[in-house]
Amino acid sequence: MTSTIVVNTVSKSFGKKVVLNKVDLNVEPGQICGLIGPSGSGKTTLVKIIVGMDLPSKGNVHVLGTAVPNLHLLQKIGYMAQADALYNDLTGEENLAFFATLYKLKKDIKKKRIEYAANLVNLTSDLKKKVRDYSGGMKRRLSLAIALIQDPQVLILDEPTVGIDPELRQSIWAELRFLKDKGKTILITTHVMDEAEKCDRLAMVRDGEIITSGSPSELRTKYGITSLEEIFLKAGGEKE
Ligand SMILES: Nc1ncnc2c1ncn2[C@@H]1O[C@H](COP(=O)(O)OP(=O)(O)OP(=O)(O)O)[C@@H](O)[C@H]1O
Repeated sequence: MTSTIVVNTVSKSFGKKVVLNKVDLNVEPGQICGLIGPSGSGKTTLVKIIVGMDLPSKGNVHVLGTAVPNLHLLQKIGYMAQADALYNDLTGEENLAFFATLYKLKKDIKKKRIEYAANLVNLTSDLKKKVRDYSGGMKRRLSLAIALIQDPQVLILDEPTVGIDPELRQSIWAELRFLKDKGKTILITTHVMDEAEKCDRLAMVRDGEIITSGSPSELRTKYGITSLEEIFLKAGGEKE
């Protein structure tokens, strides 16, 4: 089986600062993989390199068997960045339509995908409002809807549920599991341990390195601890 995402000994430095150090990561088709780690550990940098928005200093990345960066791949990857990249002067619906057009969706499919994505993030009744009048959480939700608009095979979501209330967070996770069951591959970054619990596989990141990885239950067996937070601390301690 070919992995959907293959990160091969990727290192990244900004000037003298080493932000990623020889990172290897494979994400299999139909898997939800969580990148978990504290602020500044390198998660966003890794995700940007996987999407092709940034280049590694060393190493390489393949997504769906294609070397990154590649323009055609972008059609197959839904990416939700940490900072919202939205058009404030357009309505939510116009933002969704803009991205649907970029992905060259046909008119009838475009309409259906806008309805689906807006409904998923509970923005249907706010679609006619200008984004400048959206709250922070609404902007996050719209960004998530945009990441899903072209029905991509791979979803890469950088802290998608920050600022989203618990109820909607639950329904977003239910949908991510549904998408996974349909064979989509999902890479998600999070600080939140109860979200880590919902991933099939976790890669714990600290100081630019993956300190341990495995399914939540594999990690529990390996470290003999129930709490993922404590496993993180123990794995980090063993590294030193
Ligand atoms: N363009 C850049 N130039 C210089 N340093 C950078 C740049 N981008 C990121 N860094 C540094 O790289 C380190 C890792 O940042 P990154 O955003 O990848 O962490 P993160 O784990 O995603 O954190 P958070 O959870 O807060 O988003 C940080 O120390 C950050 O300051």
